[in-house]
Formats: sequence, structure tokens, C-alpha cells
Amino acid sequence: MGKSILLINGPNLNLLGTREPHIYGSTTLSDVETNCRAVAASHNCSFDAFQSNHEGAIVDRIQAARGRVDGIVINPGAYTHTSVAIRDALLGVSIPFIELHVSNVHAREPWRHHSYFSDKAAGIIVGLGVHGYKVAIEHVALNFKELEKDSKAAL
Ligand SMILES: O=C1C[C@@](O)(C(=O)O)C[C@@H](O)[C@@H]1O
Repeated sequence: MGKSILLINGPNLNLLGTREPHIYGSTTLSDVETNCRAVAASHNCSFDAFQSNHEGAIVDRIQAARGRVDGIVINPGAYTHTSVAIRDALLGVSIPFIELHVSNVHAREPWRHHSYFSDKAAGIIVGLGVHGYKVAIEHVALNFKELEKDSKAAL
């Protein structure tokens, strides 16, 4: 088996496809996850997807990935602009991650221009719509080095 990839979506992304479709498009999160799983499988990678509207649940999921996951693709949703806790979790587990936004946050309200993640992300995908997810998964599959599995992180 190749790498292990985790996709995380934050608050309100469960509404993808029906939420402000002029901004986020009409593809559902379920379709996004199915497409990402197929891309990962085509590169012989294992794949898991997680969505939560709760900051602590996202922190818990990131911690559970320690020593098990080679790369994370995360759309933190509104937590992008607020969450030191999710940032710290990503840094704490030392798993490289790609930050992704469906919309071009830089063309929107000024308070969406700041991210707690961008300076630590391996890469950032912004404004490609849901296609960005496939690009991100493919990038992790092809370009991220496998992390040495941390045996001390027995979970
Ligand atoms: O929930 C979201 C979605 C988003 O992360 C995006 O995918 O474009 C952009 C955020 O500003 C917003 O709060």
C-alpha cells in the first residue's frame, strides 16, 4: 500500500452543494469524498475522510492520525480564520498538510484573507472550486514523502 491520506473538512462543509452554490458550487461533500477516494485508490493510497462542525472533534481526529497518516488535506472552513487549536494540533502531530479553500478567500471579505494555517502548510489551494480537492489528493499521493511511522504514538 502507498501513502495514507486524510481529508478533513471543517464547519458547514457538510452543506457543500446546497450552501451558497454561487460561491461553493453544487457538488456535495459526499461526491467530493467519493472522488477523492477514487483518486487516492488510483495511486494505491489509503484514504479516510472526516467532517465536523466542532473544533475539538477536528483536534481529536488530527491527534488520532499521529503516526498513521502521511499527509492531510484540510479545509478548515471558518476555523481557518480563528483556530489556534487546530493549527497547534497539525503542528503537534508533525503531519504535512495542504490547506484548501473552495472559494478564492482573497477576493472576499478582508477578514477571510488571514489564515492560521498558511504559513505552516506544505501548499495552499484556493479558488479552484471542488476540483481543488482532487488536485490536493493527487499532490499528496505523488509528492509527499512517507512519514516515518511513530511507534511511540500507539493509538
Ligand atoms: O466555510 C468556509 C469555506 C472556505 O474555507 C472555502 O472553502 O472557501 C472559506 C472560509 O472563509 C469559509 O468560512
